[in-house]
This record gives sequence, structure tokens and C-alpha cells, in this order.
Amino acid sequence: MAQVKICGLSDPASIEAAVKAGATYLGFVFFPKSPRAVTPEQAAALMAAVPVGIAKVGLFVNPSDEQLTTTLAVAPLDVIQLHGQESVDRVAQVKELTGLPVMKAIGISGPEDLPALIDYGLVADMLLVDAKAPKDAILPGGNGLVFDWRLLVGRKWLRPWLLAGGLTPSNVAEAIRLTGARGVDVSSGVESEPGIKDANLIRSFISAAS
Ligand SMILES: O=C(O)c1ccccc1NCC(=O)[C@H](O)[C@H](O)COP(=O)(O)O
Repeated sequence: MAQVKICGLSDPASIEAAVKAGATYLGFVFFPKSPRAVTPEQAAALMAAVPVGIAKVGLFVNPSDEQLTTTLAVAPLDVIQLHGQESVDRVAQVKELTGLPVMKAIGISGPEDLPALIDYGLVADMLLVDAKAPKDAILPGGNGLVFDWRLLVGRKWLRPWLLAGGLTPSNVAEAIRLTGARGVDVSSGVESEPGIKDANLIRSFISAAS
């Protein structure tokens, strides 16, 4: 079974569904422009119901040191996900500052984006390989866009990685088969509308990724 990260959780019922269905990672979005955004206090309350052994991932976009430290003072995160234009050096700084593993998101739209997988793979603990957001997008992720999975076929990886971008209960099994991904991430593919997770879709997605 592939590891599954359900991203953008903001209500207790969805967290319960994800936990019971066997999610490995639960993602909490600390980016105010997102319809999935939570405050550190809201995240802390939601995380109280998460069993030990399931990683609580905090998603940040170009965070300042202050945003990271004030969030961590309230919300007990296990992993930091960086989903902005953070440089390789900044990834290293965030690891040092927080003492936590960092998952760096890499946006892919074509072969020209693949070298970043090596550059960031040298410093990040994990990679999240996602569809690159359009230039005019409000959100750098969570847009339900698929990239050409064939770009990843046969690739040797320096680090553990999750496949993301437009995954749904209907296409996740084929995405895993084609890319060999051992982990997958989903947000909008398990929502009934932007920011509203659907427990049935969460269960279907995790079952299909098994
Ligand atoms: O989901 C968001 O609202 C979001 C906002 C800002 C930066 C990143 C965001 N999501 C990142 C994720 O990890 C998503 O799960 C990933 O992009 C896949 O999203 P989707 O294509 O909707 O499944």
C-alpha cells in the first residue's frame, strides 16, 4: 500500500475519516489565502485527535522565521512542508531552525523542471512532486492539476517522495502504477467544493491507493 497524505484538513470528521482509513500524513495549511487555511490554534485543536504515528504536516509558503516559530509554539507539527519559492539554502535553514524534517514541494510542468528534484533532493528530507501552478494562480498548490506522469518513469530518487497534483480516487492507482510512487498526496480530489473535504472521497482515495 502506498503511503497517503491528505492535505488541507480543517474539520474533525475529515481527520477521523483519514485516520481510520489509514493515512500516513495529515496536512494543515498555514497560508491565509487558501480556502483550506487554519490558524495555529485551530490546527492545534484538530491535532489533539491525531494518534501517535501519523505525521502532522504543516504547509507553509515562503514562511518567515517568525511564522514558523510562532506556529510551532502552538501546533505540534512533525514535518514542515515548504510550498513556495524557497531556495535550497532556505530549506537547510528551516531544517536547522525548526529541528524538523522538511518536505519540499517541486512544481513540474515539463522536463525543464526535473533538475530541481536533484538540487532539492540533496537537502530536503522528502520531496512532494506536484503539478506546477499556472503563473496567475492564487494558490501555488491544491489546484487539482495533473502533470505528465511519464516524466517520472524510470527515475532514480535521492529521497523519499510523494506524488501529487490532480490525484483522485479514480486516477490514483494508475498514477502509482506508472510512476512507481510509494506515496501520494491529495487535496482537491477528496473535496466536494474548495476547502470542504468529503469523508467518502477520503476513504475511496486511500482504498484506491492501497
Ligand atoms: O492546498 C492548498 O490550499 C495549498 C495552498 C498553498 C500552497 C499549497 C497548497 N496545497 C499543497 C498540497 O500539498 C496539495 O495537496 C497538492 O498541491 C495537491 O493538490 P491537489 O492537486 O488539489 O490534489
